Amino acid sequence: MAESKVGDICGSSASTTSDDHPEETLDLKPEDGDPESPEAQKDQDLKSVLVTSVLNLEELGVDLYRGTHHWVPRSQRLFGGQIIGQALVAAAKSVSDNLYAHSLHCYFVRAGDPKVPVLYQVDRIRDGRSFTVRSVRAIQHGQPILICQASFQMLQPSPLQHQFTMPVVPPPEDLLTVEELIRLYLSKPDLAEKYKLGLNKLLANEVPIEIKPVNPPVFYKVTASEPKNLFWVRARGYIGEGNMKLHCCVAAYVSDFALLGTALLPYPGYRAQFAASLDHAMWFHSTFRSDEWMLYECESPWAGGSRGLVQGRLWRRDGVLAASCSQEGVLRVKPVTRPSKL
Ligand SMILES: CC(=O)SCCNC(=O)CCNC(=O)[C@H](O)C(C)(C)COP(=O)(O)OP(=O)(O)OC[C@H]1O[C@@H](n2cnc3c(N)ncnc32)[C@H](O)[C@@H]1OP(=O)(O)O
Repeated sequence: MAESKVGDICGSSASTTSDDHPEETLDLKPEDGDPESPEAQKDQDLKSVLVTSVLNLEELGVDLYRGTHHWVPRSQRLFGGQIIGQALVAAAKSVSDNLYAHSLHCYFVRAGDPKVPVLYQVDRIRDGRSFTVRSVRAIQHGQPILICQASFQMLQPSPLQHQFTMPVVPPPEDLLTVEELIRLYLSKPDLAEKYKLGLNKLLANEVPIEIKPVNPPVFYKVTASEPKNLFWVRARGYIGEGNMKLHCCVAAYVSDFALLGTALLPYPGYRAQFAASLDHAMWFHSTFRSDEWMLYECESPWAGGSRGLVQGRLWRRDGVLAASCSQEGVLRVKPVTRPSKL
């Protein structure tokens, strides 16, 4: 879980263009043609940092890769979404082009250390007729920090097809990004210095995701709300058509952002003293573009025993359910002490 306050700001509250059979390459290099041409350079400049850096693993040997870090939460633990996204990239590298990621299940077993890279060791568990399964260990200091199983399937259409209905919310064009909301808050003439400091720290975050909360909170007015949360999300920069495995990796990165914080919404009288994702499961239902706005619907059906369960659904703008996820996290809280009025 990302512990940044962005989660608090978001807290309160496909592919429409990709065809149904995107070519299945995981080519993370610039498009073909002259890499020095102005178009290729422009494309490279626009390319999302998620593609050029975060999800661009270095191959060290057969089924062994190394990933670098981009954005690290204030907790100085590696962002879980980055480790999941990189693990899925590593798993996908040994899977043929006609197979699509349809699910992954992960445990976060140790905190990630932002001072050293992460190694990804892939185990080719099975290559079946329709399904292929990979197991990935993300390793630092010789110990696993994440264990992940991912499954890929060839396209197999079926007459059995249903989904929930996408929530009705304002379109992203009618909403403000987190950065715009922060600037709005900072423009308040009577804003206390301590809030200015925190908000400017947030603005300095180089989170490679754009977020538009559907129900942004009244600034620092902490009121209890249902453990439900809606926001529009998309990767910053351009990723382009096809590359469906890559879009799944970006969606895996996005899906862990501000998710666990949903479980804290009914308890404004408490703040997280220690919060971290324990596991993360994800299912991919349809093609989508992670560099286009998608609605992220989050809810927490249960919390207890210093843990919280949260679930998320990523919707394409045309109402198609693109992906679902579930996560349990540790939530150790302490009461929020407010200055006495006396
Ligand atoms: C930033 C993100 O995106 S989080 C996503 C990634 N997820 C993670 O990083 C979690 C990785 N997993 C882990 O770190 C481990 O498996 C844990 C922490 C979940 C469990 O490991 P355990 O050895 O059982 O830890 P334990 O529960 O005893 O204590 C762990 C932490 O909780 C803290 N803690 C323990 N009890 C309490 C308490 N009552 N109140 C507050 N903090 C507490 C400890 O100080 C310790 O913090 P530290 O690791 O920063 O020193």
